[in-house]
Amino acid sequence: MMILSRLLGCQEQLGFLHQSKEELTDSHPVVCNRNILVELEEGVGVAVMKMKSPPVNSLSLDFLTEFSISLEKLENDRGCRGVILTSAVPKIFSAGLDIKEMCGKSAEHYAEFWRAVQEMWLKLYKSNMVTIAAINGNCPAGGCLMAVSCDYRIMAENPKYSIGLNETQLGIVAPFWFKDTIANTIGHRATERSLQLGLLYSASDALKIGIVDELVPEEKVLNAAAATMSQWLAIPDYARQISKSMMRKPTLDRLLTHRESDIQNFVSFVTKDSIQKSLQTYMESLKQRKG
Ligand SMILES: CCC/C=C/C(=O)SCCNC(=O)CCNC(=O)[C@H](O)C(C)(C)COP(=O)([O-])OP(=O)([O-])OC[C@H]1O[C@@H](n2cnc3c(N)ncnc32)[C@H](O)[C@@H]1OP(=O)([O-])[O-]
Repeated sequence: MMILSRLLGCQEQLGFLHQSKEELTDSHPVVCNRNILVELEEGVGVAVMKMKSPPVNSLSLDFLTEFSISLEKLENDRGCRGVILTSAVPKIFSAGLDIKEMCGKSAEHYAEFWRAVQEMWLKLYKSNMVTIAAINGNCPAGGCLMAVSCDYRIMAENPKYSIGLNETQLGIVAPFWFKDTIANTIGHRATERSLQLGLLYSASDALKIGIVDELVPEEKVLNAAAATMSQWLAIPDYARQISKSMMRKPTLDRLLTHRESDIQNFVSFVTKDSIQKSLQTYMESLKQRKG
């Protein structure tokens, strides 16, 4: 897995950089941005996107914007047919939406942030490329949304890692398109229970319920993702893409039709005093748990 060792090396060398830098080599163009490393293995047509925004890869406005731009670049690159999404931060895939973006800011900021969350999901869910999540750490809330928006999920077999849409535990509500995405993955009944209780599933329970498709030892997650990718890429692109679109278009169209009202809903919800209080209390509880 040359692609993986090169990414690790690139991360060590360039982790301190605060500005985008492109390193072009003969066969493996590497783009090391502020929050995401992207390496495209041209001969194979597969890119690895590694989230690298410590401490927890939370989805800030900055992160989401970079994510959408990076994915769009790959989408428009005829040499790229598949993307493996994973994390460069130990023990964390992504902690979900950055709660700081939802606390103490203006209504305009919330609207801009929510549009960026929508954009990330639209780009990932409708991607024509094969998308595989290599889940090598904790994966709550928005992190879980990213994973279930991919075509296939491989999770590290580590009892300490969990995945799920835990929004209600924060006193907030996952919007209809989060609900649709997970329901398309695990079915209506499991989603109903999962969302109401804000359940976070251990890796083994996640496999049982179908949030993830496969568990492998932690050190094998990326190799397993690469192996699965080659199976999916053996299918002719056109037939696979039309099949994917047939399954996902109604879900995508629902948000596209209601995009502005969904933003308004989010803004009026998140600006409520009671919701601001819940989010602040939750942030404090995270800090206390740490101490
Ligand atoms: C309606 C909208 C739908 C919402 C969708 C969402 O995604 S809502 C999101 C729902 N997401 C969740 O409920 C997940 C909440 N997070 C967790 O459960 C844990 O952080 C963990 C299990 C991901 C990692 O555990 P660990 O022991 O390895 O790490 P740690 O816990 O020590 O944290 C390190 C630092 O990161 C900070 N920070 C953490 N998360 C967030 C965040 N999302 N944002 C911002 N900051 C966050 C944390 O405060 C701490 O900061 P400090 O004190 O250094 O300044």
